[in-house]
Amino acid sequence: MNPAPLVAVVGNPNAGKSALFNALTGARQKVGNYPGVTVERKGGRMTLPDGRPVELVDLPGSYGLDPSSPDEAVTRDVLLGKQKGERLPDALLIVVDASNLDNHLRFALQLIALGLPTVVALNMIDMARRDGLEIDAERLSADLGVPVVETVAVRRRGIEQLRGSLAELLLGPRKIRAGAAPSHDPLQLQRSARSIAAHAVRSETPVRRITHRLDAVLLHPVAGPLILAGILFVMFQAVFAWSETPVGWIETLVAWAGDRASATLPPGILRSLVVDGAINGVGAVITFLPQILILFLFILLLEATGYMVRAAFLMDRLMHRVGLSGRSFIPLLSSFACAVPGIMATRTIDNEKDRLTTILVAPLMTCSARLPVYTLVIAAFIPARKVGGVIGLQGLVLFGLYLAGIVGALLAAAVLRRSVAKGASGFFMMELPKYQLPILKDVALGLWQRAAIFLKRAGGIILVTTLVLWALTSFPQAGPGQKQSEVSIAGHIADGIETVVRPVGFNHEISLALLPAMAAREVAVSAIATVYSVDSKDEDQQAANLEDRLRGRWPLPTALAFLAWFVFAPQCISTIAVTRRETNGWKWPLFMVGYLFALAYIAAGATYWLARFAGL
Ligand SMILES: Nc1nc2c(ncn2[C@@H]2O[C@H](COP(=O)(O)OP(=O)(O)OP(=O)(O)O)[C@@H](O)[C@H]2O)c(=O)[nH]1
Ligand SMILES: [Mg+2]
Repeated sequence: MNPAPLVAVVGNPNAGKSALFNALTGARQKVGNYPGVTVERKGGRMTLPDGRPVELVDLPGSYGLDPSSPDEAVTRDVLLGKQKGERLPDALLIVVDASNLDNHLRFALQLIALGLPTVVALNMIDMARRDGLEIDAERLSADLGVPVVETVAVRRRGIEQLRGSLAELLLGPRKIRAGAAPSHDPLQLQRSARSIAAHAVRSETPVRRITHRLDAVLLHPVAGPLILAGILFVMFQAVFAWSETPVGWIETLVAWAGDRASATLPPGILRSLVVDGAINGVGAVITFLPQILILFLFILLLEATGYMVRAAFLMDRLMHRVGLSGRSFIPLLSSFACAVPGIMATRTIDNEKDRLTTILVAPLMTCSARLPVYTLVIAAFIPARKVGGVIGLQGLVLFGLYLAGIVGALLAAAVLRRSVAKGASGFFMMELPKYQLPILKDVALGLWQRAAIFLKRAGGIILVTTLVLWALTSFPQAGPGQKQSEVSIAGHIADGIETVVRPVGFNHEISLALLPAMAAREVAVSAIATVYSVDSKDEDQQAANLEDRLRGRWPLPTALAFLAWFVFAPQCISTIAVTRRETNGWKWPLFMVGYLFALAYIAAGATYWLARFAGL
């Protein structure tokens, strides 16, 4: 005797599969385990209206056929007939949530394309009605090419119709339709799902309507990426344009604090410690608070409005070329502010290899701590001319540095994905939330938290390294005719570093700055400032600003090599620490530090020697 036909109940998480399974099978259930995995198998029996027995299996909820968890892998393997301990189903019962139709139809379309006899349960129709959503089940059925039955699983409504539908499906010999495989591209799939859902909806609430209208534009194949590029352009412009005034205030405040301390403290070591070490060192760094907050303001707003998930969707195809998915986009975008929250945000990537690769390339995104270094060197060495009469050369160089970071990250991801982090990449299957006006209180709270983290960093790690550096460069004191930066302890340490970095064009002062800059990149600026100020005894020269000083002492190839170094060098203890925490060990942070330093060395060397040969 043939075994009873097997029907798989399948759909997105929370569609109501189990509720429907219970309604269909009643008490006749058996719970077991799939062999070899810790995934539960829930099977049950039901009887068709004509008396034939049918076996039902309740599969784990899934967003698509590209699994991102062991549960989802079981679902896919059962559907492809590859799961140990399960035969290929004879028919599918796809459960979709009527009030979340467009999201759930994405998976449904993939499932229908498998070509098995299929019926769709349009579940939670009660919730949809409550939300003012009227769906035309017949139209939906015509578009999908399979029967659609309205159900309310928890009230057992539609159960009889469903049994009737299943009986029809399972009549006669099993016929497998050769279904056209739906596009593997999530954006394409999303569009088909959207248009089928929109066609099936008779009426909907204004919020849904607005969301659909906006998505028609924002997810449009041409307009979508252009709008995204425009938003990113405005964001980076704003980081510089809007920060000028508040940066001025902070500088005034720091100068005032320095003056007050100088006036109160007697001249000597203590005054030098407080003014040169603490106030100027930390002050140089907190001037960048406004830029960081502006960047975070944009990111928080994009997240709160629901746009960020769409941006990730749009980026998915591009990210796939380098072996990542759209999910990596949000962590990488946050890394423009700081790699630490960026790396923490990779927790939403459930594909392990995708996540690891994203963590390893996140430090290549130009974080805000690089800005002090970049702007200092650019202001000192790149003339403030216009290119083509409109675009500033300095801004262009800065843009080039950002671009170098992005291109470096994409190339590194492509290489890592083919070597140490080999494996299939996950597809982007996240539900698209509806658009919302951001709740200003939440945004303000988010900004406040970022500011607190940053200020804590400035008050902790940066204050400590600045003070240690001040001590190391101030002692022992130079005698007459000696240079402080050479006789001091720091000077001797720098000698060692210099032998390594001399071939890429770095001088003694840069070597000295590199070590404390391991704590945080922006420390490089205060370190160079400290080195030059402890060297100059002459008050006038001390008053000259850092840019003028660099211009006199560094050849242009050295300055350019220094910029190239900072595009790649992993000079940030916090990033290394958070990588250790997120990857549970030292293996990956050490790997990251190694490959990034190697890249930095090569980039600096290539830049230096090319510039020399070009006669700059
Ligand atoms: N109002 C209403 N609630 C429902 C309906 N069907 C299911 N629910 C509820 O929706 C929730 C999710 O239902 P489940 O049956 O657990 O969903 P599932 O698809 O099995 O979810 P996973 O196993 O997590 O993938 C439960 O709280 C159900 O009580 C329905 O037709 N109407
Ligand atoms: Mg369930």
